[in-house]
Amino acid sequence: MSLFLYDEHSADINWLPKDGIVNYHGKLFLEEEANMFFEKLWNTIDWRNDEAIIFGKKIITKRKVAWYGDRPFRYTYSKVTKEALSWTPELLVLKNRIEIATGETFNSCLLNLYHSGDEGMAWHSDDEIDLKKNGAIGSITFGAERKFAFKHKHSGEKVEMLLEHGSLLVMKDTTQTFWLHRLPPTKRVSKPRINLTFRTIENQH
Ligand SMILES: O=C(O)CCC(=O)C(=O)O
Ligand SMILES: [Fe+2]
Repeated sequence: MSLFLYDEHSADINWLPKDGIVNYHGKLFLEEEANMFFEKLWNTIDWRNDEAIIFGKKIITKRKVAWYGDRPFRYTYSKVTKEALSWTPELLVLKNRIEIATGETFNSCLLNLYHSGDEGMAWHSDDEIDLKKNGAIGSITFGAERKFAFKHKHSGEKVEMLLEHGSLLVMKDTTQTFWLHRLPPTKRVSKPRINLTFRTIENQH
């Protein structure tokens, strides 16, 4: 009799046809555990309205954000600079879990709270100057399952996938150099979703 450990192998599949690596580990957390994390993060994270400067005008998005890390790293996001708060116990547990699952290390985390499918995130790359070049980004989803998409910057090739409750997605290698990604808004989802992207900031004290 052969024993198939399908999940372990599926994490090795590269979802991009070229110029980067995206691995989907599927559900890393059991349903109950994922529900607990959603609840805890909803209640304990210092959620703030995201301020962005778009066409020179300051706007406030409905989506909420938070920024945590090993040190008060500054992070410029949509032209607004924030200082990282220190880890909460749950964030440290999550960081540890994905460091084991990926073999990578992370020193910071950007969190996004989408109240419903009305809220999403437009095409972008996570290629800010202070992020480690070609470093891995570990993305955990809790709550509503949403579609996630990649688009190649030159060829326009597209890749779409579903991010499940309690799942882990890893973007690494040259993904941010050659690909954009987005969380499309959708009328089909009314439930909230929390996303955590664990990152590595370099060259800051
Ligand atoms: O919510 C997501 O799945 C993606 C968030 C994202 O791309 C980001 O925070 O840079
Ligand atoms: Fe991103």
